Order: sequence, then structure tokens, then C-alpha cells
Amino acid sequence: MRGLLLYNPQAGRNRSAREATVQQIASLLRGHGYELTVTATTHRGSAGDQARSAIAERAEVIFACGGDGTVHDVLQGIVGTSAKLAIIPLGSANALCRELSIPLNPLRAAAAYAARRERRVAVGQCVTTSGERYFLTMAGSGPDGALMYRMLTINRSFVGRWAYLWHALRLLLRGGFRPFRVQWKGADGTEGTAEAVSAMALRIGDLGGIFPGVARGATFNDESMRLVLVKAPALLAMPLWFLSSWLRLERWNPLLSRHDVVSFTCDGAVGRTHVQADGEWVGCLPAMIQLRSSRTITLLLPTTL
Ligand SMILES: Nc1ncnc2c1ncn2[C@@H]1O[C@H](COP(=O)(O)OP(=O)(O)OP(=O)(O)O)[C@@H](O)[C@H]1O
Repeated sequence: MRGLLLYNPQAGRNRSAREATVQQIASLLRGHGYELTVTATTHRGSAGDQARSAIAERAEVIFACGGDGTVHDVLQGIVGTSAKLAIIPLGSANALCRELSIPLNPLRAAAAYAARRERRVAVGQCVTTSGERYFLTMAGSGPDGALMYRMLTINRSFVGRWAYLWHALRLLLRGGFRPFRVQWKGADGTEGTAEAVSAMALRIGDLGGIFPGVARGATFNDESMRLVLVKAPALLAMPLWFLSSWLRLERWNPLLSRHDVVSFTCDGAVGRTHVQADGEWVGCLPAMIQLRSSRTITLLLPTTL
């Protein structure tokens, strides 16, 4: 199978050994019969165009080697084509790999691709002031979007998972998270409206990293996303969300509501409210976020799993 192995030199840790690791991954995959070209991403978001060009040159599979952000970037170039998406974890959280049970050790993951299976999955779509983006794991607006906007200006080489917590706390303490209107369509056909300071749609049950439990209950399927709405005030409600999730008491949290939805819109924000998808900043409100069950991609997964 002809393909492109795209790796993000800025993802995850152990970057000094990145070149050597990538060469080992490529040689394992070539040993399994993949005819691969190896290329580094050049900047944030470049992987989409790089994947698109490779597909135009008849690549049948794109191996995204990085974290969830790299997978997100590659996804933008794959949607609407027949090329398959394969993932080798080289990021920090690697939430999608956890969800798909792809080994978190990159060499073990490459070895596991000796035998493969395909899985078609619907993509999520997020339309904001900055245009349209596809996502696989999550999308949301409010403090999570603001945090990802903030991280754009931070040198990721020095960013560890605790840096996210530090910047999240600073953003919360600075305040300014105003409620916006959320309107959703449930998976069962019902509709609803609410005011929230945070609206996050989750497609996977474990985001990894420092906020265990916030995604509990979400499953990676083609029918619905788990929408978590957090009521004002953000300074109280956001920490309470993380605490109640950690303690498995979220159902008793009066500032939280959860809905299984196929789509939702967020608008009516005072000032700029940021939006993230797959942990990447994608724009500002107003936003429309939906699961496109008719728009699918093919994931290439190791079969031994
Ligand atoms: N060549 C590059 N230079 C700088 N940034 C890049 C480059 N290629 C990709 N990026 C960006 O690096 C960011 C981090 O990538 P990624 O999410 O894959 O790693 P991570 O944050 O370590 O992992 P995870 O998201 O799983 O925690 C993304 O925003 C991505 O767009």
C-alpha cells in the first residue's frame, strides 16, 4: 500500500530522538509492505495540505505521527478522499489512540500495523468565524477554546501537561467568560436551548492528561456526541466540573448538564468567545458543530487489537 508518513517534529516529548524514532517506525512499516515516503510537517496546520498533495500523487494511506493535533491537521486533507488515515502516537495525550486501543508506544504501534483492519467513521464538523474544520475527538467553545487560543502563542517546546493547567487557572482567574446561547438537536430528535459558559461536545470517553473523567460517558460512534454544558459563573463552575468528574459525582453537580446530541449551535456571546476542535483553536463564535454521519473517513487500524 502506497503512503505518506507525516510526522510532527514539535509533538510530544523525546524530540531529540525524534528523527531516529521516525526512521525506526518507517522501517517497521516498510517491513510490513507499506511503500512509504517520510516527511516532517513544516508548521501548525501544514499536514492537511501535505496529505492532500500526497493523495493527489496517489498515496492510499497517510500515517499521522504525532498527537491529536497532528491527526486533526491530517484529517483536514483526508476528508472527501478515498485515502485512509493511520495513526502512530508521538504526542502528549494521544487521546484518539487510547480510544482506538492503538499501542501508546510508537514502535509497538508500528509493529502492530503488520496486520490491519479498516473502520469507517463519521467526522464531526465545526463551522466558526474562521471557516470549516473537521474533527474526530471533541469540539467546544468557552474556556477550552480560550485555552487553545492562548496556547497558540506559547512555545510548545516548553509546554508540559501541567502548563495547560497553569494557563487554564490564569484564564479562569482573569475572568471574562460570559454566558452564550446553546441550541442543540438530540440524538433522539428532541431539541433544547440553554445558556452556558462552556459547551463541549465529546466523542471519546478518555481525554487523557490532567482532567480525568470529564469525558466519561462519551463513546466514539457515528450517531451522537456527548454535549456537556457548564452554567455561569465560570470561576466556580469549571473547577466544580473537574472536581465532580474526578469524584464521579457529576450527576449531582447542579451547574452541569449533559445531552447526547447530533448537532448544536453557540451564539449570542458578548465579546470574543473561542472555539476548539480536537484541542486546536479553530475560530470564534458564532459556531455550528455537528456530527456528519454521511461524511466518513476510513481509519486503518492494527487488527491484533
Ligand atoms: N512543524 C511544526 N512546527 C510547529 N508546530 C507544528 C508543526 N506541525 C504541527 N504542529 C502543531 O503542533 C501542535 C501540537 O501537535 P500535537 O497535538 O500533534 O502534539 P501534542 O500536543 O504533543 O499531542 P496531544 O495533542 O496528543 O497532546 C499542533 O497545533 C500542530 O498543528
